[in-house]
Amino acid sequence: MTEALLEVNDIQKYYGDAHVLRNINFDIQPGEFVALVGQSGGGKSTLLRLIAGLEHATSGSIKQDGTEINRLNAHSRVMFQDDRLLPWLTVSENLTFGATHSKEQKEHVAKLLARVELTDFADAYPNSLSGGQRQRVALARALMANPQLLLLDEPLGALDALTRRKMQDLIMDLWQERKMTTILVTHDVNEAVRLANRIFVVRDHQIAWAGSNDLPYPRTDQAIAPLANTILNEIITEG
Ligand SMILES: Nc1ncnc2c1ncn2[C@@H]1O[C@H](COP(=O)(O)OP(=O)(O)OP(=O)(O)O)[C@@H](O)[C@H]1O
Repeated sequence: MTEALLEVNDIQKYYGDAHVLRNINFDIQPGEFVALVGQSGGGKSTLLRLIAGLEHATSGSIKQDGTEINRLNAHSRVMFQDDRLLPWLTVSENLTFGATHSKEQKEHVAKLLARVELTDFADAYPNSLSGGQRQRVALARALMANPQLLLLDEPLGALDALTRRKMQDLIMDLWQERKMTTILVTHDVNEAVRLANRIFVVRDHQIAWAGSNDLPYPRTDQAIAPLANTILNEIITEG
């Protein structure tokens, strides 16, 4: 049994009187791809923000590689639904937040942009790109530091169906190449089942259901349907 990369112990989170995360406990092993699904407002994004160190739990602990996360988690990167690119920087400058490039860094940027098929847009500004292209820049930026943990907060939510599908394939290919531990928050149960090897349903602010997903990759619509159906039923189950 390998050491867990992430250990989430007895997390409680309140906003004022609202108890938005209750008794959250789980471990994630290195290289896993975990998806969090559930109804809107259940607390999924809050949990991701706690893991990223962007907020603090009311009680409980989150450890990565044995170290408690009590400030911005430097070993993780987050990608959000909105790309959060800086409009005054070019695509390649966005990958380094405008910092001066060393030769190695320039090569690293070029390699990543090639990997997300944006070499021709390296010197373009974000406002000249499509939504899908912008999200590919955001993904490349998230991968720049080779994070141990990639946190994806509904990153494909604003994309059309075809672009979304292509992005899912890209994320899957990158995960298989790089083996970075990944946590995806998504409303799309099919997306969760297509990508993840473990799935948590967050309901009533708790993890109401957890299951592993050993379907072989790549996963067809037909192959994912039974598990997606089970999970959908878990999401809509009352209390
Ligand atoms: N900064 C905040 N201050 C107060 N309440 C908040 C804050 N952030 C989130 N909440 C509340 O906490 C609850 C959980 O929100 P969260 O965004 O984590 O849910 P979610 O499951 O990710 O929902 P969605 O799927 O719609 O993104 C919601 O009721 C939300 O209104």
